[in-house]
Parts: sequence; structure tokens; C-alpha cells
Amino acid sequence: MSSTTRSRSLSDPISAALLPPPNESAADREKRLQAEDQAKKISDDIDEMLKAERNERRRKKAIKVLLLGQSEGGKSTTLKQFQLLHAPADFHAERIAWRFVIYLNLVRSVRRILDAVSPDYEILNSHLIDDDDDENAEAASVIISSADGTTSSSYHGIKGYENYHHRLAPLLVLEQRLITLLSDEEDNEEREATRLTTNWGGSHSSSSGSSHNSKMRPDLSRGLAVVIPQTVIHPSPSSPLSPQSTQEISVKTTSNWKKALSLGGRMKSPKNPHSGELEGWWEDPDDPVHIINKCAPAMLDLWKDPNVKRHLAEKRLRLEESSGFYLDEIPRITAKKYIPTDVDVLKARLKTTGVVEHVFTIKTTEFRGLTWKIYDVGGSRNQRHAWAPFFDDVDAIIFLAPISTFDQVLVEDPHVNRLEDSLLLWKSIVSNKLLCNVNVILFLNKCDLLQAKLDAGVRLNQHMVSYGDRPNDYDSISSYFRNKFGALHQSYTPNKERELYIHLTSVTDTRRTHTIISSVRDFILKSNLKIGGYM
Ligand SMILES: Nc1nc2c(ncn2[C@@H]2O[C@H](COP(=O)(O)OP(=O)(O)OP(=O)(O)O)[C@@H](O)[C@H]2O)c(=O)[nH]1
Ligand SMILES: [Mg+2]
Repeated sequence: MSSTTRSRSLSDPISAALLPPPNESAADREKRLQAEDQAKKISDDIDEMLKAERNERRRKKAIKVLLLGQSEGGKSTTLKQFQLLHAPADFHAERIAWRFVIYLNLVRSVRRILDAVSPDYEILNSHLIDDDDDENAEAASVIISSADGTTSSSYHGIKGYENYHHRLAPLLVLEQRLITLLSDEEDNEEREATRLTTNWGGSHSSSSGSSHNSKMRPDLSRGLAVVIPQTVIHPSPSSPLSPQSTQEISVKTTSNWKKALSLGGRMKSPKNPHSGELEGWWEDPDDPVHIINKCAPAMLDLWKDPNVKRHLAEKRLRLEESSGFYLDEIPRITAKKYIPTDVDVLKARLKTTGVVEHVFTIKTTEFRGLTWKIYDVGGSRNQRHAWAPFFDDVDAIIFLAPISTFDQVLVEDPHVNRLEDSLLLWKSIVSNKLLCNVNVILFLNKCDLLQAKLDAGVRLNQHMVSYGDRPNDYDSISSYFRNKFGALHQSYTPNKERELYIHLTSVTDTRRTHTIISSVRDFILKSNLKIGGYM
């Protein structure tokens, strides 16, 4: 240390105290400098130790992120993207298990079509028929006779309905089997929950699941749910449909379903000819693929039938925009040796119940490995009570608002517009005092579906009067939503310093989502370190 560094202002009492004594001898000076050097070394060592300790603490502390938003908003899909980016080996190891969910999603789409073109559909919806509408009035006359039991084969909406129903009946039976497969056989508690959740079992759901990890919080459930239509197997084409036949239901499963279904116990590769082992599921006569594969031509015929298409258009059923849509890829999905691609897994619809914790070790250039805990929650209304226990020590929230849903209603309450629900939910999150210091990142999601909807001529102002006569194009509408959500944050946040980051996303698009996730990850990391005083 040079003496020039000590030329401090005498008005500073510390500087004055540190000044060398007047008339200091050369020997004393040497001694003093040595002592100062030693003191500095000790101080540097302490700094170094503190830094190492801080790094260690930083390494150990998990960053906690909550994924929030309404059901079908894209939370679990965002989580899959995190996994694909940061734990690709795990993602790929689980890929094969998603085959069953994808089959279920496919069966569901087929069922929705069959229901929509069924003669009984009109019975269920007869209260909607406008007497002034000639076409519907004609349908109504058929309905009446159908209700009398006299028109079992006289439905003239789509020709060949009975034939389709007959050819596709095995799929409806398979549905039940797939649900059983997806529930965890080894876990009685979960199996009970599974049974309770399904209406065809005769009882009702206990929904927000039980915890399997005693260390987890009370509401933390590791359960996932397979979204499938309620299983109503029609005894005959003209039998009345259950009013709930197209309702979504959940089957609780544990994370074990992925392991259990990954490659099956009897499958080995390469196989031993004497062991009874199978090379792949396609050699197992009990595997669902055989029914799926056999029904493929009938599925294709149904989906390509111009009459069916016309009926769906009349009923404004745009299956292409619904979750878990695979009808455009029937030959590939139903092939005996089908292995789901990354995109297939991202598109698969699996409803979440409770709160599911996922732990990642994320490596960045700055950190060798930092633990991230990402909580994926169930977004439907009856699941939202489970969110609050996670609010107290969360570092960031990624809120997903699907903006393509402006013309849709909630599954759980058909009187509520889905976008209105998202806005209200957003308002309640951003105004929450417990969350006032939590970073909030907003994903305005399903932008690809928004674009498709606008291309199909759907007008926003017919569903949101406040939009007025502004242009009905993607750019205008997406910035309108950006401003609307942004303004709510601005008005209601208790922390006016909090910056809001808004991204327009389509979280099934891997390349773009990975770029967004990386920037969100770095932002969360930086602000977390800032708050912790590490930067
Ligand atoms: N086309 C398209 N599909 C999406 C997008 N985001 C999600 N999906 C699909 O929408 C469906 C619902 O997404 P999820 O991620 O399961 O929704 P969630 O928010 O987890 O829903 P809950 O678990 O019920 O709360 C899935 O089939 C996804 O593949 C998107 O941006 N574009
Ligand atoms: Mg989910």
C-alpha cells in the first residue's frame, strides 16, 4: 500500500485517525506498513470467505417459480419446454409414456365428432333451435320422431352415422382401458382418487389431491390428470347421449405413470427368443395400439367426410383449435411402431390437479448448477384454492393468459368468457399484497391460435364490445391485449416499482419458447441475486 493513498481530507475523522503519527521514524514506518499489510491480508481473506459462503448459499438456495393462469392456458406445456431445454434426457425418457395420453386425446376428438353428428346431438340441443330457422326446424321434426324411437336409422344429417358408430365402437371401449392404464396400479390411494374422479365409477371426485411426499405442503399433490371425455358407451346409435358425454374429466395419476408406461416390463431389446420378452409394444397383443391401428381407416373416413365437415362447421366446432388435436395425423399416430415426437408430447393434453413440483438443476455460464423449483398448478376454478400456500416464498410468477380464447367460455362455468376470467385472475394476482415483491412475467399465450382464428374471420368486437371498430388484425389485437393486461398491472400493483415483462407466446413452438425461457430465466436469476444482495 503506498503512502499516497492516505492523502485524505482532514475533515474526515476516520482519515484523520488513520494518519501516521507525526515525526514517525523510518523503522516505525516500516513496522506500521507491515502491520497494515497484514491487516489487509486478513481482511481480504475474510472477504474471500464471505464470498465463498455467499456462493455456497446461492448454490443451495432454490429459485422458486410459480406457473399460474386458467385451465388450458399452457402452464404444463411451458413446464415441458423448461424440461426440454434444461433436462432433455428426462423429457426424452418419458416420451414413450405420452403415447397413451395421445391415444386418449385422439379418441376424445373422434368422440366429439361422433357426438356432434349423432342424431341425439339435436335432442340435447333442441332448446337452442330457433323456430324461424328452416334448417333447424327440419332437424327438430327428426328429433321428435327420434325421441319416439321410430327413427333409429332415419337421421339425415350425416349419411352413414350408424356405420361410423359401429366401426369406431372399439375406441369407446378402449377409452376406459387407457384410463385404467394411466392410473397408478401400485398406489391404492391414487387409484381410489382415480375411481372417485370418474363419473362412470358411480361416485364423485375428491379432486385436489393428497400428497405423496410428506415434506411437501398440505395442498401439494403430485397428481396429474388425463383429460378425456366422460366414458359413455352408446348401446346403440340411436340411444340417448348423456348430457355430460363431452365433458372433460380428470383422472388423477402420480408421476409414476410415466415410468410405468415408458417401455413396459415385458419389453427388452434385443429380445431373447426363449424368454417371452417382447421387442416392442407392437408385439404385445394387449397393447392399445392394435385397436387404435384397426380403427384408423374409420377415423380417417370420418374426419375426411365432407358431410361431417359441413356439420362441424355448422356447429362451429373447430376441433383444429382444441387441445390434443391429432386428427390431421391419423396414419402416423396410429402406426404400430409410433413413437411420439417432441411436438406430439407438447401438444398432448393432460389436465393438472393440485400443485406439481418439478425440480431442475439449471446450469448457466455464471453458475455451475442452481436448483430451480417450478410449481405447475391446476388452473380450473376448483383448483385455485391450492395456489395460496405457495405465495409466501416464491421468487417469480409466470402467468399464462391464452388470448385466443376471447370467443370461448370456461368449461367449469359456461356463463363466463375465458378471456374475462383471465383478466380477473390476472387482476387478483397482481394486486395481491403477499406477492408485491415477486417478479411477474406475463405470457400472452396461444398467439398461433389467435392468428388462425382471425384468419378464419372471427371478429373480436363481437365478443368484446370494448374493442369497438378497431382493425381485426393480429398486431392490433395483440397490442390491445398487451395494453389491457399492462394497464391492470399498473393500476392494481401495490408495488409501483415492479416492472412487468410481457411476452407474446405460442408455447408449443419450441424454438421461440426456448429463447423466451432463456431470457426469463436470466431475468429471474438476476433480480433474485439483486434482492439477495449478491450483485
Ligand atoms: N396451438 C397451441 N396450443 C397450445 C399452446 N399452449 C398450450 N397449448 C395446448 O393447449 C393444451 C392445454 O395446455 P396445458 O399446458 O395442458 O394447460 P394448463 O394451463 O396446464 O391447464 P391445466 O392443467 O388444466 O391448468 C395442451 O394440449 C397444449 O398442447 C399454444 O400456445 N398454442
Ligand atoms: Mg396443467
